[in-house]
Amino acid sequence: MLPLLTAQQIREADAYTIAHEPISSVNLMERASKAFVSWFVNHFPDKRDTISVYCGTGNNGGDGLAIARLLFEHDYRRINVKIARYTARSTADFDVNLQRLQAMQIPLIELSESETLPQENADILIDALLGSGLNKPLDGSFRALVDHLNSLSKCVVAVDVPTGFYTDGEVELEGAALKSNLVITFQQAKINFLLPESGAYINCWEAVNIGLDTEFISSLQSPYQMVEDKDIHGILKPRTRFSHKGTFGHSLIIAGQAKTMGAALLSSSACVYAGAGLTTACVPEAGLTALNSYQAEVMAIVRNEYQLPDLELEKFKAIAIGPGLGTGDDALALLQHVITDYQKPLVIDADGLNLLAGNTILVNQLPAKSIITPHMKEFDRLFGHHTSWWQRLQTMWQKASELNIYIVLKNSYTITGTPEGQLYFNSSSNAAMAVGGMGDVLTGVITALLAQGYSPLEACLAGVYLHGRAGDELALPDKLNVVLPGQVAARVPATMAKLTQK
Ligand SMILES: NC(=O)C1=CN([C@@H]2O[C@H](COP(=O)(O)OP(=O)(O)OC[C@H]3O[C@@H](n4cnc5c(N)ncnc54)[C@H](O)[C@@H]3O)[C@@H](O)[C@H]2O)[C@@H](O)CC1
Ligand SMILES: Nc1ncnc2c1ncn2[C@@H]1O[C@H](COP(=O)(O)OP(=O)(O)O)[C@@H](O)[C@H]1O
Ligand SMILES: [K+]
Repeated sequence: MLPLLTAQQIREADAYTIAHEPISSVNLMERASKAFVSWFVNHFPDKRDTISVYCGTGNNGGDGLAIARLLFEHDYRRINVKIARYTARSTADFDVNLQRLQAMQIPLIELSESETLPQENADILIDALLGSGLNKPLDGSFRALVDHLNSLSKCVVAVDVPTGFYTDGEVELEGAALKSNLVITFQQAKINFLLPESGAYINCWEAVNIGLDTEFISSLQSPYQMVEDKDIHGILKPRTRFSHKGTFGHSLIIAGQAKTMGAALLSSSACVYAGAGLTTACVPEAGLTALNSYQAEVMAIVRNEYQLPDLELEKFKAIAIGPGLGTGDDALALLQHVITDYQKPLVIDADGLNLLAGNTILVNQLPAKSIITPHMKEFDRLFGHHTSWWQRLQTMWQKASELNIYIVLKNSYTITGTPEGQLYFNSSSNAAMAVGGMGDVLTGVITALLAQGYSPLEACLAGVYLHGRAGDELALPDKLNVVLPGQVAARVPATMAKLTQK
């Protein structure tokens, strides 16, 4: 797991590393700048590009000055520096780097508050105006400069953080920030890079290691963690030689209506592919032929709207309810039945969540450690309207603990909130997966993992990662625009194989 830090904690980690490695702060700045430059030269190898480095007078600006010097030494000779001298204050490391830069043949101009902004002819702008030290929304000269640079639509590469962008806490919707094509960020992703509001300012980001003290970072016990490939390697176990279908559990998927049978097919099929020993789907009569022809391995319990089916709940190792189920009285009666009578954690998705919305009594009865898998709209229907993703994180943190459940909030970086107060960000998946039915597949995968005896937390983390990674393996090599949920389900066994090999 990679702990994700707030700006304040990053400052603490910087200070701790400086004191205990030990390393001087100006040398840490040099190391950070070298890490930036190593990445930059690999991705912008054309040394004929003209580059303007915009620097503030804090440490982000200090990085910018060091980066300009290092790029010049790497033979990027068409480089110039513009210092936004909008305050009389500057940091000591900025001053040292300014002196070092002045010894070189790099054109440098200083912009003052009153001056009109200079013409900009460069191909690439490096943004080192403000970084993680942002402490108020941009206004005055910084705002004017950022608005001006945004209007040029140049290729912008931000140092650590785009100027004006908050790394944690609420992102100001009205606020301005310098839109970047790429952010080369120090040590680790900043929390807000992983929330959808960052999409307006950050096209992509890359974290470069600057050697901050990792033991100290772990000791901060951040509730925000990024799940990595190796974590899932640690969770998923290979199948043993004498295992049989009974070893891998029997799961039940309660889903589908005549017009939304696809959801039942996708979730139960994904459950089979993700390794449940047996899978039964509880579907309406109208869906039986479709089920039998789509996935021969799935058994059926047929239900009708007028009476509860005899589900024999206790015989199932894992149960999911909701995909395509509808929100009629019959669906509500089924949901009430499983919530009241099943003693183990349930997986609840889609219409299961829509039925829970507004039904506080039922929500409070959810079996301990159940897993709910809302997308943003389902989340808001359940827990109230939110105006930002940061607010959703806080609600998730509170509700997961209050209800003693796992909340899997689906998105580009799907977040799993736990009753113990952790928020885990997933690192796999891609935009080709943004297509209806993809969430149904995730439900099937998580249910299969529960059936195989993984704990609810393991099922959430491994299920979400596996699902996203299968989508990545299908889409990324050929840069596919779309992958279909059924293809992702069918890919899961191959992805699982990779993640279980040592
Ligand atoms: N030793 C360290 O602490 C290291 C810091 N590094 C760099 O240092 C950056 C942080 O540097 P600083 O803490 O000096 O802060 P910044 O350089 O981000 O900002 C400079 C100063 O601008 C002022 N400011 C904040 N918001 C403003 C606004 N809206 N309008 C006008 N002024 C504003 C603040 O007083 C702030 O201290 C990181 O993003 C990173 O680039 C790296 O060099 C790695 C090592
Ligand atoms: N832009 C994206 N990047 C990465 N993953 C995505 C993206 N869009 C959607 N997904 C994934 O696809 C799934 C969509 O789930 P959901 O919205 O419930 O779909 P449905 O209800 O149609 O089945 C989630 O697992 C989500 O993480
Ligand atoms: K910056």
